[in-house]
Amino acid sequence: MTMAENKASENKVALVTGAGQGIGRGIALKLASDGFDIAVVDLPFQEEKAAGVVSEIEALGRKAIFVGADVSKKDDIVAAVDRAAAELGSFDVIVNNAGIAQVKPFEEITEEELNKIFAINVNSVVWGIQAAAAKFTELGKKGRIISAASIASVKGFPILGAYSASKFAVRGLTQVASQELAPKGITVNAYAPGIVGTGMWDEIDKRLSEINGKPIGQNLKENVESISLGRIETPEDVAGVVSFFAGPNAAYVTGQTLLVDGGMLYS
Ligand SMILES: NC(=O)C1=CN([C@@H]2O[C@H](COP(=O)(O)OP(=O)(O)OC[C@H]3O[C@@H](n4cnc5c(N)ncnc54)[C@H](O)[C@@H]3O)[C@@H](O)[C@H]2O)C=CC1
Ligand SMILES: CC(=O)C(C)=O
Repeated sequence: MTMAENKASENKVALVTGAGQGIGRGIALKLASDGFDIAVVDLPFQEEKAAGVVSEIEALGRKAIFVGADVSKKDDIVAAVDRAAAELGSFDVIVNNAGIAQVKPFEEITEEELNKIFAINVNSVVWGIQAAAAKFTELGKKGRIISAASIASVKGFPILGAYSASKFAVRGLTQVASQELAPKGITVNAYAPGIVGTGMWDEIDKRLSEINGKPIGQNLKENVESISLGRIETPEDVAGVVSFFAGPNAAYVTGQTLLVDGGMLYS
């Protein structure tokens, strides 16, 4: 094979955390349709769902593997990045998507809850950025780092206090890491969805009902009514923005958190 043929046959690899369901699944499928081979990362108990996502990616003609990992643990993320690069043959993009919500009046937030949400939503982003930057440097790549923020990274939402704080942190980490990694040609950005119809909002709606007594579905309905474009957001709406950040048209974009919320907040 000539050097030109070898270069043309180089594959691109993206690792997506929390890709067993919801927004992460949507991102994994979109990046696969963009031509990436995908490491589908999720908690071990999600293996069956993740295997379904792996099959969907393979049906798009790309390679995929499932990697069981807890993103709050640095060693798990480093091992996941190593496996993705070793088994899929490259490493170009990390999407730090996995996250949890907590619905709790401010005065009732416990130390244990605060530590848990920061470990999963914030520490994971630090570990993901560090692990990806190290792998890009090892491979001589100008990679892309993309993380999940939220409308709650721009405006604090009542009853989502710890969650809002964790997402403000993701926006801050994105700004700092983008400046430190820019000399290596690595870009760091974040996406900020609004109200996306996933398991996370089913849980938020249920918990809000318990707190304010509204019927199941009512809190979700009222939030969706505040969206200018008049419909709930889908994982595919979010995936389009991630595809942009991962693709050639975003080569000169870094340090940004892009609202993709159908018109809820305005920067
Ligand atoms: N659903 C929404 O309305 C919005 C979601 N987001 C953010 O988007 C991201 C994805 O959210 P959804 O898909 O809606 O949530 P989801 O709850 O449907 O899916 C989250 C996925 O992350 C995985 N996960 C959770 N903890 C993990 C851990 N410690 N290690 C590895 N994987 C873990 C879960 O197993 C699950 O597959 C989250 O960061 C969330 O905060 C942001 C704005 C709005
Ligand atoms: C889940 C989430 O980020 C919001 C603000 O609903």
